[in-house]
Amino acid sequence: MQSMLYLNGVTKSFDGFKAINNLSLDIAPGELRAIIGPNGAGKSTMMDIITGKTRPDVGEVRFRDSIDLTRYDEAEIANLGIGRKFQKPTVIESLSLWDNLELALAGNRSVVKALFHKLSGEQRDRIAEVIELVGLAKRAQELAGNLSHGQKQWLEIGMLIMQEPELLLVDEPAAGMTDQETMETAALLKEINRDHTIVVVEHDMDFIKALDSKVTVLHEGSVLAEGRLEVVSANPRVIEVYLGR
Ligand SMILES: Nc1ncnc2c1ncn2[C@@H]1O[C@H](COP(=O)(O)OP(=O)(O)OP(=O)(O)O)[C@@H](O)[C@H]1O
Repeated sequence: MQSMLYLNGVTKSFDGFKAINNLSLDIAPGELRAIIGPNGAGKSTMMDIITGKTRPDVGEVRFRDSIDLTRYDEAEIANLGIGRKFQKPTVIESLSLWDNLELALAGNRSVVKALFHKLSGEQRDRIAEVIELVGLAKRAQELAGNLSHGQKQWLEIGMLIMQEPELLLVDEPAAGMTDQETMETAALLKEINRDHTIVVVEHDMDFIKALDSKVTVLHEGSVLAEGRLEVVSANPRVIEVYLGR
């Protein structure tokens, strides 16, 4: 496999306004890629196109080289192995952390059925492993409602990992987090990156720095610059877009 995710010449207009404008992007298998860009750069629209929520007007969107994502709907794309974490956590607060992960394992089965279904040893080990990974093992039996905002985000990332997606799309994970939580989230994503390709959109530059990965700067729906953060942040065009108006 050459590319985990490949976008080529993608354009999407809303009422004549090009939110995405001839966008090309190539994410290698195993990569951790950070996407930054000012408000309105097209980051959310790009994620929506990858996950099938929005259809591009033109352009190629490919997963694992050969899968044309524009032919599938949102649910099918999730089943193909692309998981998306939205900004707002959707954990069930009245259930324990463990039960939230158990539900995520069950996928679309009903809550009642899923929670009364007897887990295999393997499934139990998997939940234990994921809850450890997201740093919440000690709180497994507590209600998710007791978690801080940051901890809920980590649980949610864990719930996504339960589905074993090959490609993980993460939308502004550090929003609303404390500085400490932000750094821990960067460390968590780096850990998860050992087994998963990750594309993360974020505004927080301390977070991006901590990720220590290749950065793509979006502006007006296309790629303005790409490379190491030290390099793109010294690029005069990037500086102008962030500071020059
Ligand atoms: N459904 C829509 N209808 C009309 N315009 C839209 C729609 N979705 C996005 N846009 C416009 O497209 C542009 C790109 O928006 P998008 O939300 O993708 O940017 P963004 O980079 O995610 O911004 P932010 O950092 O503020 O989340 C914006 O000007 C936005 O107003």
